[in-house]
Amino acid sequence: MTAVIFGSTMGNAEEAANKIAANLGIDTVLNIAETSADEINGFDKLIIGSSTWGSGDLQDDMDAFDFSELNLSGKTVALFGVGDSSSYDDTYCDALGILFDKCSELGANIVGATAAPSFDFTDSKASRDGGFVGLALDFDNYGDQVDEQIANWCDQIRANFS
Ligand SMILES: Cc1cc2nc3c(=O)[nH]c(=O)nc-3n(C[C@H](O)[C@H](O)[C@H](O)COP(=O)(O)O)c2cc1C
Repeated sequence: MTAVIFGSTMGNAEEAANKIAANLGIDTVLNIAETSADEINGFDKLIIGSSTWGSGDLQDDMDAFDFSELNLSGKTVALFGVGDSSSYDDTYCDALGILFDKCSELGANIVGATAAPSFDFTDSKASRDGGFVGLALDFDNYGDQVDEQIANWCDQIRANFS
């Protein structure tokens, strides 16, 4: 059983979560603000996403969640992030990198790495070894690319979540 879990303040990461779930045929989409660790631990595969707020921080609800209560050992996890590569070019989608570090520490098998987005940004915690640790979206400046990015990423990870 797979769930898509999101942290979202203005609705963009929530929209992405719903589109990813629809594309992959996943029935369960959970707002981290209303979800317990026990509930999440009932799923064996997870897709987790967060927007970035403050100066390179996790979205507030995702930030408040106690990841140490999650059992992610050996579980397949894919990650997505939402940010603004123009106004926050040196912390673009940092939340995606923070999620990666938290899930890695808990032993997750993280899939869904991507090439770095073509957006004009300076730095990101999600950037590793020339690529990105998951799907990075920018509704604010490149909203017209979101649907295609999601479709391509879902094609990439589909076999991991079937
Ligand atoms: C006060 C504020 C701080 C932000 N900080 C960052 C940031 O550090 N890095 C980034 O990529 N985006 C940043 N953003 C942009 C949001 O992540 C972006 O607007 C996103 O689409 C919001 O998604 P949500 O509606 O799911 O919360 C910030 C936006 C605001 C208003």
